Amino acid sequence: MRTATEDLFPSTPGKVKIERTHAINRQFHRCFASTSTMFLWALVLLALTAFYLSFQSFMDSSTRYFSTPWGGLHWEKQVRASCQTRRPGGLTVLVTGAAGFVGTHVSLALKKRGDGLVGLDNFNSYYDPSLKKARKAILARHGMFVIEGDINDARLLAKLFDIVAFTHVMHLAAQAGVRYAIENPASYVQSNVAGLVTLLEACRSANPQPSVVWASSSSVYGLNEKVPFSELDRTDRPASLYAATKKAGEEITHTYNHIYGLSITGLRFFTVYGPWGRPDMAYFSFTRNILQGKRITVYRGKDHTDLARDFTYIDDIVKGCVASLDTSGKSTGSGGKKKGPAPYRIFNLGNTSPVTVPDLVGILEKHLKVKAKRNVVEMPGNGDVPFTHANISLAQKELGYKPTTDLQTGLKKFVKWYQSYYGYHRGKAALN
Ligand SMILES: O=C(O)[C@H]1O[C@H](OP(=O)(O)OP(=O)(O)OC[C@H]2O[C@@H](n3ccc(=O)[nH]c3=O)[C@H](O)[C@@H]2O)[C@H](O)[C@@H](O)[C@@H]1O
Repeated sequence: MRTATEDLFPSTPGKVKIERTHAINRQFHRCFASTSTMFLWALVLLALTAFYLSFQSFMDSSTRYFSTPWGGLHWEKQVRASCQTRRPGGLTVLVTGAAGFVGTHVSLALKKRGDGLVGLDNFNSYYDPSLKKARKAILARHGMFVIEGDINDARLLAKLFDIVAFTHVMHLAAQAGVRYAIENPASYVQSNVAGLVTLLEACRSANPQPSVVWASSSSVYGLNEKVPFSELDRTDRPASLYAATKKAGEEITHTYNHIYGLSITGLRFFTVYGPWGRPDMAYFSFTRNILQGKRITVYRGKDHTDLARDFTYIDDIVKGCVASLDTSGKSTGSGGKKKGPAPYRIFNLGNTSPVTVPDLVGILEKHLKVKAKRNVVEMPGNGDVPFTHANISLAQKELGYKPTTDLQTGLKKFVKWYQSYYGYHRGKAALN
C-alpha cells in the first residue's frame, strides 16, 4: 500500500523523473500562460496609452485649429471687403494695433478719405479691453474689419499678405507705457522686438513689398539734455526698457531697409493724448481720479523741478501719420531680394511747447471744475525722464507737419469725451 509520502515522493527515480518533468511542464505552461497573459495585457495597455496620447494630441491640434479666430471663406471675404479702396490711387493698408488709441484715429482718417484697410489687434488686457472693443465697434461702423490676432502670428500675417496686396503697413501695435516695463519686461520684448521682427519678415517676403510706417517714441532720447530734441541727437542712453525696445526697433527696421529694400518711416511720438486715449497715461488717470475724489500722485525731479512733457494732440499725430504714408516712397525689393536703395526716415512728431505736469493738472481742474487732491513725490527711478521737447523742423519740411492744438484746447476735447463716454453727462462721443 502506498503511503501518502510515497505518492508525493515515489521510489522509482524514472517515474519520479517523468512525473517531475510533467509537473515542471505543467508549472512551466501555467507560468508561461500567465506571463503571456501579462504580456498581452501589457500590450493592450501600451496600445491604449498610445491611442489616448495620439487622440489627445489630435484633439489639441484640432481644437487649436478650429478655435483659431481667423481663417475661412467668410473671414477672407471680410478682409477683402475691408481693403476695398474708394478713391483713385487709394492706399491699401494693414494697420497693426488698430484698436489702440492712435491706431483707431489713424484708421478712421484713412477710411474716411477712401483708403482700403484692415486692422490687426490682440486686444490684450494691459488696459481695459472693453475700451478697445468700443473702438473696434466704431471702426466696424465705418466699414473697417479689425482682426483679433497677434503680430507674432507669422501664419496669420502670411495669410493676410496672401489675400491682399498691401501698399502700406501702419505699424502701431506695441507694448506701450514707460513705467510698466519694470513690472513686465518680457511683454516689451515680445511685442516691440519679437513682434516687430515677425512683421518685418512678412513685409520683406511679400510681393509687392509694402512701405512701412511705424511708431517709435520720444523716449529714445532718454537722458539727452540738448533741447529741443532733434533727430540727429544721441539716442544711445535710454532710461527705460520701453525706450530701449523702441530704439532697438529703429535699428531693426534699418537692417530690413538695408538688406531687403523695405521703405521705412519711424515716427517718434511725444506723449500723445486726446479722446479715446490710453487709461494708463497720466492725463487720463488724473481725470478719473479727480472725478472720483481720489488723490493723484504728481512726480517731480530730484531738485524739486517740475517734470515736463511735449504733450501732442491726437489729431496732429494723425496728420503726421497720414502724411508719412503719403510720402513714404516705395520699397524696392521683391521675393525677399533688394533691388535698390529704399527710403529710411525718422521724424519727431511733437508739439514743440512742453507743459509741466502741475500745469497739466491745473488745466484738468479747470475743465473738470474740480480741485485735485495732490500728492507730490519725488520721481521714482523707474524709467521716467525729466522732460521732453521736440524739434519738428524735419517733419515740417518733409511732411508739412504743423501741430495746431495746444494743451488747453486738446484737454478740453478730451474731458468732453471722457464725461460723455463714462456717462458724467449727456453728450456724443467725439468719434461717433
Ligand atoms: O512720448 C513718449 O514717448 C511716451 O509718452 C508716454 O509716456 P509719458 O510721457 O511718460 O506719459 P505719461 O505716462 O502720461 O506721463 C506724463 C508725465 O506725468 C508724470 N506722471 C505720471 C503718472 C503719475 O501718476 N504721476 C505723474 O506725475 C510722468 O512722470 C510724466 O512726467 C506714453 O505712455 C508712452 O507710451 C510714449 O511712448
